[in-house]
Amino acid sequence: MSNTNSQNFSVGIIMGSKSDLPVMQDAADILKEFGINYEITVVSAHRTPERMFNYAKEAQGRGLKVIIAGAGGAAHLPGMVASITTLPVIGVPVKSSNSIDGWDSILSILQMPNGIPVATVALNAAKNAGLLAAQILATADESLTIKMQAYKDELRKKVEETAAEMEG
Ligand SMILES: Nc1c(C(=O)O)ncn1[C@@H]1O[C@H](COP(=O)(O)O)[C@@H](O)[C@H]1O
Repeated sequence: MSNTNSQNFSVGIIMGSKSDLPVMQDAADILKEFGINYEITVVSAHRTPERMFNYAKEAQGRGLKVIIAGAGGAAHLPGMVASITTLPVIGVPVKSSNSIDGWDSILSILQMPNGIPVATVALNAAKNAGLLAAQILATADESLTIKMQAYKDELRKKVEETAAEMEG
């Protein structure tokens, strides 16, 4: 996992454990596809509370614009990070090995109290978290908006081609 401080990153991808990486890698991959700089590392509210606090406190000052936080089980990481920073936090519920079918993680991330929102994506949907982060960045970046439109056009074309094939 890379976490170089010498470079300027727009998106911070964090996860509660390295065991979440197979899921969270999808966020990194889609950001890479859009040419967006990201950092990726492990931060746990439960196991490394001070590291979590420092990460959230320093994120904006280090130039991050969006944080993607994934965790499984009692997934307090996204909400706790959101409580400390004013950056938008996108939460990825991860279906970890001992989870209650992922519902524990989904509800922990989704059911935030008023005032501290976490933009929660579907279970294991780190790719969508990456896309949402890209869309947030695109609001202030015209070239990224153009890339985002091209991505959507491509999705639409694929469905239209499939529909045409099915219809004969
Ligand atoms: N939910 C959290 C937090 C947290 O929210 O701070 N820290 C670790 N975890 C989660 O515990 C699960 C099992 O972790 P291990 O595989 O390391 O035992 C992972 O899905 C992780 O995100």
